[in-house]
Amino acid sequence: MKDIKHFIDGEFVGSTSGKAFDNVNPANGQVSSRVHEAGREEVNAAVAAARAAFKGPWRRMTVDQRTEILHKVADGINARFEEFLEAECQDTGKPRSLASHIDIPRGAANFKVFADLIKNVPAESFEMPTPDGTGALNYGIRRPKGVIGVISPWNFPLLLMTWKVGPALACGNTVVVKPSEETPTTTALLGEVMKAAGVPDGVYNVVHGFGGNSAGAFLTEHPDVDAFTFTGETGTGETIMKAAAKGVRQVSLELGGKNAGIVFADCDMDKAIEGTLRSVFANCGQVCLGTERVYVERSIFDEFVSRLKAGAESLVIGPPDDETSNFGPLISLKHREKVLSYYQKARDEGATVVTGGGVPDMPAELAHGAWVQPTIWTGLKDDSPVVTEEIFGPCCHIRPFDSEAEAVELANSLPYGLASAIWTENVTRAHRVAAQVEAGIVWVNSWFLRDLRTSFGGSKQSGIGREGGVHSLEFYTELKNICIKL
Ligand SMILES: NC(=O)c1ccc[n+]([C@@H]2O[C@H](COP(=O)([O-])OP(=O)(O)OC[C@H]3O[C@@H](n4cnc5c(N)ncnc54)[C@H](O)[C@@H]3O)[C@@H](O)[C@H]2O)c1
Ligand SMILES: O=C/C=C/C=C(\O)C(=O)O
Repeated sequence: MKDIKHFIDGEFVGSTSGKAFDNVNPANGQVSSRVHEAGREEVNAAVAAARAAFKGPWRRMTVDQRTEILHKVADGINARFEEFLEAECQDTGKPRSLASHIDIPRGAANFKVFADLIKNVPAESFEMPTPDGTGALNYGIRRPKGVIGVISPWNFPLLLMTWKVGPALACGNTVVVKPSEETPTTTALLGEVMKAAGVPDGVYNVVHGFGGNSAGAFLTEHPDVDAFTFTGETGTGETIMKAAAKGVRQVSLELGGKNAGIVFADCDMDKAIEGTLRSVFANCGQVCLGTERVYVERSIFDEFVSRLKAGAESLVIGPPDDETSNFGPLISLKHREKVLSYYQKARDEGATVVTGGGVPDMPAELAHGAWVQPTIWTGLKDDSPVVTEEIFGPCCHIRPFDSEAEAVELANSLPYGLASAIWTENVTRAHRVAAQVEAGIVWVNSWFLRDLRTSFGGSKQSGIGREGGVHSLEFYTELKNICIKL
């Protein structure tokens, strides 16, 4: 069986403790590899390698030299596209059609975009008068922050990890990555690509393991990491923020959500149905930007519910190698327990189960997979946990509204604020509502349409800070002002 090791200082190394855990394919429940679990020893070695590499040639390269290497990393991912695709599908069970359109291409794009961006960032400068009349000139320069701890989740493993590693390296930092224990493989594969592309040893390091009392905690507790960038649950974000407080290290947190879709009667119904179907069910609902609350103007409520039900029931449930499948399993049986507990809660609270609500019948070879039915409810109260808590599964609750003000109030009623999708053909309304919705990202008549130059992140308990475009470059650099008296 394949062994997945840490990648430290340019070499794949095992854990000295001999501790390892199973990597399970959630489509069929089979163990696909054994993953070494890092102890403090491996985390210390990875941070030391990253620190040494930070003092080495990487940050002193010209921007052209560094970005040329990052382009080679992107090309290296594309050259081994099929291997990355296979690994991502095996770790997550997601359909190949999804991973080949989103996960792997974005893994490569995250290096190209930030390599190009770094070449075009202007510096600020201010001239100022002085009492003696000679004046002074202020100008800003940016320097890499140092060793960045990158902690990433399992839902888009390569995409979300490179979304941080790409800009961090473009800015001249070095990184220690702790990928999710559920999805270690593409992070490890990337080590091979980095090496082949000429990234100096120690610039990109990977330690595998769990969160609490394991590699994740050891990394965030390590005093020689300068900043942390994290994507994952809000509760984990709080824990990481506490660890980062020791030594006053900066954090960028991309956290959970309970995103609202708002569908007005003046929408293009075909577009609203197609977009909402994707936003609820893509990646088996395991998308931080996904919609779990849908608010629909009352006059079109019944039509919308019946069309979304028809769409959900037409999804093709199946494993990655089934080319017709567009709906895979959840990440694990443990996560399925959580999702099914909300399915039960919805029934207990008297929801109308429009469709789904359970586990689909699967053929014997997939019976141990983490399959769950696409599910739609109506009729729950606004304060039901099913409506207020992030489930992170393929499900939504649909509720009617009577006025624009009511829709905005409902959308803003929770402590989360990541993303929202608004469906209307009235351009004035679109601007008005988009400006009022409390979320870091608002889509109008679309969903998950991404321009990587734009800001990305959540408000309220959905995160701290923004990444994307120059915002990533701001996080991964220190801005220094130099004042020269003339
Ligand atoms: N806002 C965004 O951009 C965004 C994007 C994707 C996913 N998410 C969120 O991520 C969650 C799903 O991902 P998940 O279940 O992997 O999240 P998670 O918080 O359970 O785990 C994320 C990572 O943190 C690590 N971790 C866990 N406990 C830790 C600790 N105490 N110290 C250090 N590291 C620790 C995990 O091992 C994993 O690598 C959802 O809440 C989703 O909304 C947010
Ligand atoms: O599940 C969350 C998906 C996040 C997507 C991004 O971070 C991105 O597109 O850059």
